[in-house]
Amino acid sequence: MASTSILGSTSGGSKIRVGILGASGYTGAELVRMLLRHPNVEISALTAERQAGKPMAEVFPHLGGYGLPDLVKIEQLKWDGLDFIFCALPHGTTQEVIAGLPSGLKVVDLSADFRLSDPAEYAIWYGHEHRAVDLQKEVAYGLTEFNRQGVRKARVVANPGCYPTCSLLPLLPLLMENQIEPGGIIIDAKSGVSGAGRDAKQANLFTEVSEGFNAYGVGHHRHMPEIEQELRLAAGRPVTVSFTPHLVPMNRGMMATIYVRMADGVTADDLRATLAARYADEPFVGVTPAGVVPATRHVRASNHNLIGVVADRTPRGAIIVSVIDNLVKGASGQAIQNMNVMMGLGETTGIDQAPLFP
Ligand SMILES: NC(=O)C1=CN([C@@H]2O[C@H](COP(=O)(O)OP(=O)(O)OC[C@H]3O[C@@H](n4cnc5c(N)ncnc54)[C@H](OP(=O)(O)O)[C@@H]3O)[C@@H](O)[C@H]2O)C=CC1
Ligand SMILES: CC(=O)N[C@@H](CCC(=O)OP(=O)(O)O)C(=O)O
Repeated sequence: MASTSILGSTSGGSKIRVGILGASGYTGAELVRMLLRHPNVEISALTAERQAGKPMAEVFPHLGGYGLPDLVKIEQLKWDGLDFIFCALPHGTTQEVIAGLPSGLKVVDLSADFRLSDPAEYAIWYGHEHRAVDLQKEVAYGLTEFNRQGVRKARVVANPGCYPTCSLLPLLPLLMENQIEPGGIIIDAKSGVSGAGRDAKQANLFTEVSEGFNAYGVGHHRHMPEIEQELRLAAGRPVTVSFTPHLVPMNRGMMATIYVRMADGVTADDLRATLAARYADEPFVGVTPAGVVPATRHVRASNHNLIGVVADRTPRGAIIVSVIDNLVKGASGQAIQNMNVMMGLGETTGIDQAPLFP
């Protein structure tokens, strides 16, 4: 059915009819914001749990006036009216929902439910047995730049976590080219508070977050095994990382400061050259010139990852600084990038906006 919006008339036509599960959350809202500009997509259904029954304009006033469907419960959806699903639900709730979808529907899952390929490892880090083990076997890990073929063929894609995206994009090419040692990698990461979702939690209150800076999940954050899983595949041997996330009093943005040991005879300039060559044809990953260190404001509201490399004073040491917007390349932007690949569209369609600066 056609509807009128700020962007004009939207009609079914040959557009991909998209449903967003969890549209009352931060990544769901970011999906809506970005998909409103996507020429091949019609936003056909939006779900919520506690906010179900409300219009989007009430839950997110900035998204009012676009003729969006009201928020409904997942159980109210009519699946045959949809071609593609973005699942932006909390991890743990997602696996059964996706396992219950009609078998023809393609899905990008933004949660952590299908990222770890080994269900035993999932159970260790997420505290319960995986509830869709058979489906897990056919899911592709959606770090697009490293798994285009897998994503293209997959029905279900597990979108990587924000910290893994920010860490893996700089590390994978360097490990694959044997330019850094697989041992002793330290990832010191920081996230804006939107990374924790919109749900009300004491730890995310203004009074708890503002005018301060804290580490969390120290020594046991669940993104560690996800990062190690992908590094192990690249290195062809086990890789153990030291990973510490921090919460920074800003809304969006993520930085990983990564300390590596270079292989014999390799310099920081070599690392930069390797990354620049690997990403020369990639629209969303850039390497800053020598002497320029990227900041979160250089990628804000964009699907870009920027990487800087600096020589360290320690023997064979180098420091890599990687930045993304946690809600975009770390979640909704990368999810749309994966949808574009899965649906045979141009990979940058609808997500090629330059960063918002300042
Ligand atoms: N925020 C980020 O930067 C990133 C998040 N992710 C992952 O993406 C997913 C969504 O994150 P985010 O948007 O931040 O989370 P939010 O907490 O902001 O939103 C969660 C959404 O899921 C809905 N929901 C909650 N419980 C249920 C349930 N039992 N059944 C159905 N729907 C439910 C909520 O509805 P309602 O509010 O109406 O109850 C809401 O729409 C999570 O798995 C998260 O880990 C991944 C990368 C980055
Ligand atoms: C600031 C903050 O709390 N961040 C979240 C990561 C969000 C995310 O991307 O992770 P998942 O998709 O794996 O849930 C955390 O540390 O758990």
